[in-house]
Amino acid sequence: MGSRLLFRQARIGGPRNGRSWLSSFHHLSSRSLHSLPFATVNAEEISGSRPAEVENFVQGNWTKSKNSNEILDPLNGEPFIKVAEVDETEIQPFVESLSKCPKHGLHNPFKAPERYLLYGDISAKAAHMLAQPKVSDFFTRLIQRVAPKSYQQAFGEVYVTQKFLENFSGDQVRFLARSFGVPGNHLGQQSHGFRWPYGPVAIITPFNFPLEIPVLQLMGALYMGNKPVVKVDSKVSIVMEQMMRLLHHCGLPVEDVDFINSDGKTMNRLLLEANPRMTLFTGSSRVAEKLATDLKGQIKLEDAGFDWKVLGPDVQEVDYVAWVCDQDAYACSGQKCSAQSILFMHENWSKSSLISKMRNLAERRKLEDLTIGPVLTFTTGQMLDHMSSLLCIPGSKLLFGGEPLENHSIPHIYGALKPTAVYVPIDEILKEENFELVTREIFGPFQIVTEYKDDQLPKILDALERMHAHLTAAVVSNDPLFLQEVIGKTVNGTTYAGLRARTTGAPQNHW
Ligand SMILES: NC(=O)c1ccc[n+]([C@@H]2O[C@H](COP(=O)([O-])OP(=O)(O)OC[C@H]3O[C@@H](n4cnc5c(N)ncnc54)[C@H](O)[C@@H]3O)[C@@H](O)[C@H]2O)c1
Repeated sequence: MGSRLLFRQARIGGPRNGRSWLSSFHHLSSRSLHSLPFATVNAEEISGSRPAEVENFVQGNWTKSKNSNEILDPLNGEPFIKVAEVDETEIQPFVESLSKCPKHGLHNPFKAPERYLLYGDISAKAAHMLAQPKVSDFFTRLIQRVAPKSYQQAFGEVYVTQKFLENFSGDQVRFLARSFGVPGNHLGQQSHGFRWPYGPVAIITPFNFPLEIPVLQLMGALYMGNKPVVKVDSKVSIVMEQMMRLLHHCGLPVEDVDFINSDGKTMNRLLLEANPRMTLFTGSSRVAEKLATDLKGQIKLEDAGFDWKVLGPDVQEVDYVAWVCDQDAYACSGQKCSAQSILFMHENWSKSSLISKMRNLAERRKLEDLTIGPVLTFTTGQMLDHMSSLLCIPGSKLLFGGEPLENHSIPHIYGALKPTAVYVPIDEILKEENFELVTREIFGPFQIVTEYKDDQLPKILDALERMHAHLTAAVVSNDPLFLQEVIGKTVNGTTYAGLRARTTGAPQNHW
């Protein structure tokens, strides 16, 4: 009810009567600062004895389901969150809700254009709220509870999300829908291009960035007039569930978004029945490839990354480069799609103190502050088995790590491994029988390290050509000829170049 009311206020008071809207905005936000009226959980208090519940949102209402999935606290194994997961017999309300949205969307440049301004207002208010220390701390801690990472890493997600919303405040949503016009051949003829929505759409997101990925993707879809159904991995969906409540509080019309919790199979079924005109999927390549076939190409994919870093011949700032390598490979326990998976170092670097500095930095990571923590999609055994297979390759050796974390109560379904680096000789990596094994993405604190000499650069380029999960990469050098050679002969989603190059830490301006 509160959200509906606020939406009406926003509409009535909106652009024409900005002052009254603003005063109700300040009234509500100052109230929210003390008690977080949108929130239904307290991040610190969720526990086995006081489990939190996560609901679904469809056709304007919060709903439960027949079954719930009990999520284990990744730090102690207690069942601490009950997620109301919809099964295949319960998807009909979601199918109906999506089908209510026409192909031309909820708004477009010719229909309900005032909604561009409405979304500018919603973004302004949500950005304002997320900037409040109490609210940002709430989301940071909630992220830490379900996807354990350091406070700084979790806060980074909240900060980027807040900046994104700030960027799309005021008139910026309407400018996003800017059209173009081109003069034609004769009098009266012109062509115009317009940003058009898809209409009914789906957004599916993984566990590792519980706030940033779904919010940025959701808001982008809404700005342009789409009606999304959002599904976040159940292990972490509590974060987005609370964010949905915040957005409703900030005036998000309740009919505009549905929020579903389910397993992958049920979601797959929903997509086939509801037939959204576009699905945005972020997650593993395995699921991405299945959905691309099932949905006959009506899908955009953000999938796995086997992310590489090449250190050029010019050795400089070893401390800094070691620190960036440590952050790239092991921040968030290596569970970023952009995490450094393989490091190719010129022999000049192996003569430096780089590896010993990387080892020292890795050894500083500890469970107490979550600078290393549970791995949610690989068990300890799976990661150790992978390491053993790599160590069977002639000439390979363990550089550091390679042991389970100690003194913890992380449940067995999750992984707990010390930050690990395995050296494999470049000639062995290139062998047909080893290549696939060495270039497998391990979504945890795990990297491969190798070395090359000047005349072996073509072999590195060959290895980079043969990989297939091209997401991020870094070429660490200040030698313009070296940079040109590597960048010009590789493909990536994002390539960072220069001495400060890194694979992770995508700055806000990427979006
Ligand atoms: N490219 C990027 O921007 C990016 C960002 C983050 C993570 N990732 C990748 O995500 C992976 C890790 O995430 P994950 O293990 O949670 O991935 P995942 O593919 O197992 O799950 C992703 C989401 O898809 C859902 N899902 C699973 N099967 C489905 C199906 N058949 N139909 C519809 N939905 C289904 C899951 O419930 C989850 O919400 C890594 O490979 C990582 O590189 C990529």
